[in-house]
Amino acid sequence: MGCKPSTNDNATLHYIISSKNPSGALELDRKEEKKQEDHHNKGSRESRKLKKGDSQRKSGTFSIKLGLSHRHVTAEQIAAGWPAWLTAAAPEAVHGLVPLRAEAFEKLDKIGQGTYSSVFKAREVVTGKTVALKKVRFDNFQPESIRFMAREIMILRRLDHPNIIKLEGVITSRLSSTIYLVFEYMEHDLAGLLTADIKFTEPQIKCYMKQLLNAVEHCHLRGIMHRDIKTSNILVNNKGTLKLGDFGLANIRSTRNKQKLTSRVVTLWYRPPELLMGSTNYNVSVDLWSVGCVFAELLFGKPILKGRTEVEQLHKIFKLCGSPPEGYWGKAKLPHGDMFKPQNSYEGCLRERCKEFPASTVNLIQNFLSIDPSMRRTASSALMSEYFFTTPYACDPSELPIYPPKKELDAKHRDEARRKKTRARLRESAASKRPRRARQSLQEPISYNKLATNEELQNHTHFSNRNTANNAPLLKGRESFARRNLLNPSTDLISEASMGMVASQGGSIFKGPAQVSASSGFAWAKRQKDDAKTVVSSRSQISTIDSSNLGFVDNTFGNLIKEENRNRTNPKEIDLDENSSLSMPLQPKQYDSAIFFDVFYSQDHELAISDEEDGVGHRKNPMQGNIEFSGPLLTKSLKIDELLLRNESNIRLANRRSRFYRGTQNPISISVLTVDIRYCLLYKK
Ligand SMILES: Nc1ncnc2c1ncn2[C@@H]1O[C@H](COP(=O)(O)OP(=O)(O)OP(=O)(O)O)[C@@H](O)[C@H]1O
Repeated sequence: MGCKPSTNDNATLHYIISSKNPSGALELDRKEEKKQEDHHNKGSRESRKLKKGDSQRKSGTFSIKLGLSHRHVTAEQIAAGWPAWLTAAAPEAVHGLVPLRAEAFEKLDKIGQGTYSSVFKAREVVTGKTVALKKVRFDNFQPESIRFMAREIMILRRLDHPNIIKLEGVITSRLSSTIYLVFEYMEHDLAGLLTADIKFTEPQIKCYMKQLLNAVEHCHLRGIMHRDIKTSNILVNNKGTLKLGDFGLANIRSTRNKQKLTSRVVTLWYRPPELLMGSTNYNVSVDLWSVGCVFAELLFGKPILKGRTEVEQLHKIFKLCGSPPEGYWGKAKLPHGDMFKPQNSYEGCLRERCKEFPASTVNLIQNFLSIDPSMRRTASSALMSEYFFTTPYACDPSELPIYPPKKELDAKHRDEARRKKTRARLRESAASKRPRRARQSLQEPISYNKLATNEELQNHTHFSNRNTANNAPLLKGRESFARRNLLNPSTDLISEASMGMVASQGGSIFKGPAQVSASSGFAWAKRQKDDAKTVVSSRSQISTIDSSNLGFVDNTFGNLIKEENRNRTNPKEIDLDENSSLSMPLQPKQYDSAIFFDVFYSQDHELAISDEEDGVGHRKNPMQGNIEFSGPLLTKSLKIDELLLRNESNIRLANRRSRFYRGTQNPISISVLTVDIRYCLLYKK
């Protein structure tokens, strides 16, 4: 996906220059004004008068030029097939690209379920190449939500490294409210492999760590913090190549950009202590903490810090890594530092827990898991550490075994299958009038080991981790809120229809017109002609605008309406109905959507993108007003934090309530309820 000027038109070129500059058109505008001001100050009164007029003329011309350029860019992007809501809110994200067409892909299975995205395996029809399609959820009526989503695209486009997942294109169309990100397909993720009870050897772990650190180094050298490094976001293919994925929470941090950042990022188990204590001026070292957690997980075969709440997470961290020395608290100035400062200091037991590993391994892991972020190595320096230069050395990726398909989603499916089985058994036992047995089953925490199928047992698959990790979706959901904080639950309905895809009913492919939500505003699209066969244009796979495919752009413009109305009867088309795929009942999502909906509407005004606050790292989009792309996307971070905090406590409350209701039958659950209180008492000043 290159970013080439599509025309030599002055106005457009001007825009391209602006868009390449992180501070954008506004900066050019300012430079121009500054130059004029300098001239102005130097000259005589008379000449100043002249120059003033001159300058007015110039700036007049300039703004006309700008207006034209943006209209031109918008028109060009719409002609290329991008929806208006996207070009209006985040033109930079897709600048120089042509959207891919949904018809060019045949959807196969659902392979991943993030809290705010679904990932599908698909085949590119013309080439037969297998790809992964990530359907990102966002609200296309909310510019902030669109920009949040667009940031992932922008960041992915800035990255180009063999150990970072490659964005191969974006599927959407002019009338669509959906976005699919097209990625190269990766057979595994580390979370899936670890739950499949695969025990990695030392050279294999070194090989993975090397690749991971290479990826992190590449991001950090470009000022990009990933902010969600965890095993399920680390993908591995059958060639043994590891690729860091999921840049949905990533952000750009430069030395110039000192904007406050949200601390509500990184999935809880991988979240560094400074974020747990509310830091808003952290840096790339947050990723190195997460790398340390992943490193430990590879060594131990399971997550090392599995807290259920932030407080518990921090307590586990202090117990494992030791509490920081007295001087740290004053120096770190963490917003919630006082609240979390333990009364008694902890020695830490990391060395003890890692005693079976070589010293170079323990030294590196201990360094990553430094409470003080300034003590953590950089990715580059970690790659130079003793760990990689002592035997046994890292194996070559090609020497890594080819694993049977195992994804984190598989483990979730297995859990769900087991839950269904338990329910069926309960029903059976109730039917056979054995109420005591049924009650007993209800009271028992579900034992996944007990319920493992023969096949699973034969595969030596154990689920003890996943059992506890069932909390993860909730935590993940909560943490991922920072990314998809403007989720509108209705988006899905609209999007699937307005993509004009085949809807599925009861598993069979529905060949009739795609349903369009009235709220989509595209009611005319309800009627889709039943004539044209879907023609898969090989040009549609070209994602970059260049002189060779400008014709396609023109063609697209001319045929947009025709194409949008075309009947989607081609069996090779993507079936967007998620019900037809394996569904993932994520209990926490129920809380999430209600709360998000609430937050979504309540924050409408609060989240307005602010004016430049520190004069760096922001830019004004003359079309949109103030947009910030190079810093945190939502600049009123404090207000966002309030919302996130409220959201988190709502989730926690809902979670507690559900535990409480379960706990009325189960004394064990009641004791779980007290966990927060106990930790709060523990940390009481
Ligand atoms: N390129 C890919 N190839 C194969 N599988 C993938 C690919 N990208 C993602 N997946 C699978 O989909 C899952 C979810 O993807 P991803 O992490 O990008 O979504 P998300 O919504 O951001 O998730 P989360 O809520 O965990 O942050 C991954 O754990 C992985 O198993």
